[in-house]
Parts: sequence; structure tokens; C-alpha cells
Amino acid sequence: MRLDVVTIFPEYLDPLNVSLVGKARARGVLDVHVHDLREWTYDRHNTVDDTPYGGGPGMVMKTGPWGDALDEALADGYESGAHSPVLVVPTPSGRPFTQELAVELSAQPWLVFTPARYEGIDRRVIDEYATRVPVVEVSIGDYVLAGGEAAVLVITEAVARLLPGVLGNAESHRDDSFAPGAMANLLEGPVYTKPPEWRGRGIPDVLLSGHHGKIARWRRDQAFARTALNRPDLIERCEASAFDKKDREI
Ligand SMILES: NCc1ccc(-c2ccccc2)nc1
Repeated sequence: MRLDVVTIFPEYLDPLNVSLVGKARARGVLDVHVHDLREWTYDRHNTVDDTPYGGGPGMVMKTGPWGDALDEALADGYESGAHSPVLVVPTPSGRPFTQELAVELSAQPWLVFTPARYEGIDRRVIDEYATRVPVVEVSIGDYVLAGGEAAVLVITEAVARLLPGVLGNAESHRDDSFAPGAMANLLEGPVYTKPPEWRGRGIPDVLLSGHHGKIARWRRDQAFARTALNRPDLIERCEASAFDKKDREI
């Protein structure tokens, strides 16, 4: 997968050089290109924004630099043999980012991220590229950031870990909270490891029982209870459970 990111803060994407995404790049599973939007400005102040038509607070990112930057990023990608780019626009007004959307995006050969700053990008930029490539406007949550770069890091990590060969055998996205299966749509329950006792706190007996059926049931019940507590909205989405209502009380 090829990733392009156009941003006025290229250094904000440095985390893409470390950990899981960094390893995926080193393995050649991911090919990341970060572009500094200001390279496509030609005035003394490298201006990328201007006041909004219709008035109002804040500034809007200008069409010129974005158009030139995206034209070049796309041309560079096509030239390198990439194909079928999807424009991913982080915005509070976008489609909620979910594991389902992460899976959809992980199936794409090329993502081009356009994290904005200020009040956003002049709408004509998105409208222009929507005539050429699929555009997905994505929200990573109901809060406003100072820009979309943090969202690019979140989306990239969630997508990269789904790519073949990225997660080692020790890690698996099979048991993810939001992956299909018995634990689908349930939050993760508690986890434990050695030592068996720590500051007077032991391990739930069932986990030491060696009874895999009971352990699986206990884990699902714990996940269900945690989900009922923190995300009751997910409960009706998960598979009918043998979990009795009375057990839902914490
Ligand atoms: N859903 C999280 C999110 C994503 C992007 C932005 C944002 C803020 C300012 C300018 C452009 C995008 N804010 C929140």
C-alpha cells in the first residue's frame, strides 16, 4: 500500500517512522510519502490560507497550493506504478471511523491523506478531486482538533495493522474488540500476566483453572459487562449472548 500525506506540518507525521507502521515501511508493506504543502506556495510568506468568503472566524486553506500539491502527489504515485488512489479527508463532519472502515481502507492500494488546518480546505478542492478519484471524509470522533494530522496517525495505524505481514504471530487482529466473531462489538475485558500475585492482588481463579470453556465464558462475560458499562450502545449489535441479564450487573 502507498500512502501520501499532504500537510503543513510534515514533522507531525514522524511517528509513521516508528513502531508498527515504521516496521511495515521497513518491510516494504507500506510506502509512505509525506509532502509539505508549503512547497507549493510562491509568495514570500508561503501563504496557505485566507479569510473565509461570507465572513466568520478563522481562516480557510486556499485552493492553489492544494491543487498543485495533490496534482504532483497523484502524478508521482501514478508514475511509480501506484493505481486507484482514494482521497481520505480527516474532518469532524466526516463518516465515523470504525473498524469496518479501517478494513475497507486496508483493501485499497493507495490512500492520499489531506489533513487540513484552520477551518478546513476550500470545498472546491474536494469537489475537484471527487471528479477523478473516490473521496472519503472521515471523522475519528466528536471533538475538534487543531488539524487533521492526528487523525491521519490514528487511521494509518488502524489500517496498517490489518495489512498482511504487519502483525506478527504473537499479535492478532482476530480477537480485536471490533473484529467479526463471538467477541464482535464487545470491548476488551481485563487481562493478566505473571507474577501470580502483585501487591496482594491475585489472578481470577478461572484463569488458572485450565478449563478453556469456562475461561472463554468468563472472558466473554467480562467483555459484555464492560461493554454494558461503557458502551451500552454496542450491546444490541453483538451476537445474542447466553449471558443472563442478571449477570450484567457489575
Ligand atoms: N474527527 C477528528 C477531527 C478531524 C479533523 C479535524 C480538523 C480540525 C481543524 C481543521 C481540519 C480538520 N478536527 C477533528
